Amino acid sequence: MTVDYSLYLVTDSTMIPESSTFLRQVELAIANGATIVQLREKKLSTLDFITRAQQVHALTKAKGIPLIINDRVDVALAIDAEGVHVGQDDMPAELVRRLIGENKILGVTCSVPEEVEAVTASGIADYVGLGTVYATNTKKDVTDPEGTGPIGIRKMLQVLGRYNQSHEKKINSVAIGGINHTNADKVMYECAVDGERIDGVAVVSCIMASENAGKATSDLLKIIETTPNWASRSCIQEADIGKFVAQTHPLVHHITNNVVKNFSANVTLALGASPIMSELAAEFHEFASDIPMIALVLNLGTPTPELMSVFKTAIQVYNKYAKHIVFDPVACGATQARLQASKKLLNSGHVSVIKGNLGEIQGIWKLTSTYSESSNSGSLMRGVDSIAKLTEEKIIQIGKEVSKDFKTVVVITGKVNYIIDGDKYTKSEGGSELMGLVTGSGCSLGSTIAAFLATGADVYLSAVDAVNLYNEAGRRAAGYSSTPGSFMISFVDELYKLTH
Ligand SMILES: Nc1ncnc2c1ncn2[C@@H]1O[C@H](COP(=O)(O)OP(=O)(O)OP(=O)(O)O)[C@@H](O)[C@H]1O
Ligand SMILES: Cc1ncsc1CCO
Repeated sequence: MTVDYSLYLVTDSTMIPESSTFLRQVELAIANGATIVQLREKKLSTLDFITRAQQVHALTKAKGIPLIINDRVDVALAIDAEGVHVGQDDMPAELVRRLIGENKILGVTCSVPEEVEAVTASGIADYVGLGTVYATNTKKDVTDPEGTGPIGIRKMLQVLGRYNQSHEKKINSVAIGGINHTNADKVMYECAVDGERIDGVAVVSCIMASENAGKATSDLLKIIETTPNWASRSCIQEADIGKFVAQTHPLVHHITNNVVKNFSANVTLALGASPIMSELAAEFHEFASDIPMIALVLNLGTPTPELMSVFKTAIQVYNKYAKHIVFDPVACGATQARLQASKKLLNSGHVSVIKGNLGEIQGIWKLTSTYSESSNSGSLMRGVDSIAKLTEEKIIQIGKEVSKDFKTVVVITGKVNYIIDGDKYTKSEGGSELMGLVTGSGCSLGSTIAAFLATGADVYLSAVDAVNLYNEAGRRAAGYSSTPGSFMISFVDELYKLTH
């Protein structure tokens, strides 16, 4: 039997709306596109479980889709179900396989790469359920209460991909945990690494608890086939994006650190764009939905617990309206707390550009599916300053891996800048050593990139042009101002002259 894992329904009899019944919900889901069903009952007696399994099996057989029984090998055998699914605390997969034979489907839940390693070492499972992606009420006994996020799923897919590339019979995968209509497209898109992607999503409450389970299922089927709006946007073609910024005055919304707010606002104005510094989550919807030319700078420079929640809302709102975000993970190579904060934010949505100095990008690299502890290359940062020392080849490799994993353009700043988009990259000379003596010169490069992106131009071209323009201003300013204070003023002047 060829199994279609794309819309995997896991049942739950504890959340059925009053207007329906358990069987009716399952029937509607099957009739409207569920491609595989897992019966998961944690409280039923053996007799009731078998009766229910027979009823559901009649429905799945009529549609020609497989029924998988959660945990209970005896129930699966008793009703001749198509397969069994086990978690890490259930009967070991090897024993299950011995009991159910070669022809049944065997699925195993994995939450960390080591568990996927174990499944691939034995090669006896047909699929793995990867999760929990996002925190959910339907499963609380999980390794990571906040969920693995797409970052954690990608780390597991990396292991699975290595197995699948060298074996004829592949092990399939579905992501599970907190997946619903609001995020299924994103999960399908983001849970992918080079050569390996999830085969489907497993859902529970968004169908089982729905007042209209049939529509919930058919809608979800459409959503998982959709590319998220921020990944499929079209671009304007502009020969000189800098000049276009000065003509069109896009808005750059900053949620940035307390040190650089004033400087970043002045840089943005010098370019001809408009800055607004706002941490008021209540107004983000109006910004992102009403203003056509807007982009967000999200800068981790002076984080607080309150600001983390504001950042998260901002990412979700800007993603919803497909508006660009430039993420600056300030000092994330310096402390674990900042790295974990970056992880949380990158798991909560998509950013178009990640911009940082080498220490910061090396920090983010530690979150990717490709990073392994053995490739660690020493200390990265002193406070907000990078002290990472790597060969150019290694810098570019790190940038490419971050870019591919997060599907973003990566900008690595320093004496030389690298703008990287997947396998392509541009190297761009820095402006002046004096830029290292102006606090926030990196942060305000983020503002410049955001101003360029807000025009609607291509992300990679915007980043390349913004970096080139910014450093050209630095070179020109250093031509007549040789100390940091006057240089800072001259630099803002030169940004103005280059764009007006
Ligand atoms: N030694 C240098 N020579 C030339 N240009 C430089 C030098 N150092 C930094 N720059 C330029 O300054 C800008 C900011 O880069 P940098 O790597 O200093 O950012 P950063 O560390 O994030 O700064 P901050 O934290 O102060 O915002 C870039 O355009 C970069 O090319
Ligand atoms: C100095 C400093 N500290 C936190 S953010 C910041 C500005 C430069 O990144």
